[in-house]
Amino acid sequence: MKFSLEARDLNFVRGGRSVLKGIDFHLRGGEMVGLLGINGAGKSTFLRLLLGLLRPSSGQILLDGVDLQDWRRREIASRIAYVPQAFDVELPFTVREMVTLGRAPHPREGRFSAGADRDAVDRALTRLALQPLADRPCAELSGGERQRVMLARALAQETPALVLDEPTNGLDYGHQIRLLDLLRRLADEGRTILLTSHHPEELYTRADRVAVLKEGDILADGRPDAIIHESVMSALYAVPLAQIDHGHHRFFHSRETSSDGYPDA
Ligand SMILES: Nc1ncnc2c1ncn2[C@@H]1O[C@H](COP(=O)(O)OP(=O)(O)OP(=O)(O)O)[C@@H](O)[C@H]1O
Repeated sequence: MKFSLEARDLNFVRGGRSVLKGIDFHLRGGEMVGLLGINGAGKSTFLRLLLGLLRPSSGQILLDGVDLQDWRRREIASRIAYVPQAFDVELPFTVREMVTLGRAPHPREGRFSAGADRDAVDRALTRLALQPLADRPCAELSGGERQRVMLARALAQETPALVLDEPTNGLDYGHQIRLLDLLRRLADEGRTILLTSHHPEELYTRADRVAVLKEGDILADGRPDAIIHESVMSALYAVPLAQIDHGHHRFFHSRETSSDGYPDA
């Protein structure tokens, strides 16, 4: 699916502090890109800028080659689905109704839940194993179940691109693996995926590219085996890490065994 999202010399200042400094980044159609960075690095801010939910202080964002500011909100939503970090607003909807909201950007005749909308919602519910919960009120779901509902809503949007902020957060281990494999499959089918993560290992086997956000800029951007490497990860997280390669996987462990890793008080 044709898609392109590009940041050019992107700067963002908040509360007098420069959060993002001159970012150049290009997300191309059909690739799955992981974004790593420590807490507070600016990952969520960067995603919100890419979605047009925040305005850059300077610089440009181009969606399919056209400045994002020239796109209407609904048009952006028909190109990019967004799954924000932890969504805990108490909305009085059932799971099916919540997922159906993903159809909102699509022009239709008549009301929600007609034909194509209903099929898209059913497909999304099935892909996230939510059919058994379809008629339950969202307010009564666990944190991980809600996260899956938000993912299903984004899938039902049937956009060429998905932008996800720590999508595996709060999911049990089985759902983490199923979700990441699903994202990989979607990329193989031609969708474009950008996700933030605090788990380099989960990106190593699945992402086509990994970018590292540090001190407001993209510190590194490249193939997973070059970026998810003990030298880059030790510098990024400021802990001495050793890597273990096993089959197609790569794992990390701390080189220090006796310290809790925080400076002494
Ligand atoms: N509403 C706000 N007002 C002022 N500063 C903010 C606001 N939200 C975030 N920040 C600051 O902007 C910086 C970037 O925050 P952001 O949430 O983008 O980081 P992040 O990389 O997504 O972090 P995490 O991994 O913890 O989710 C942080 O220093 C944060 O304190």
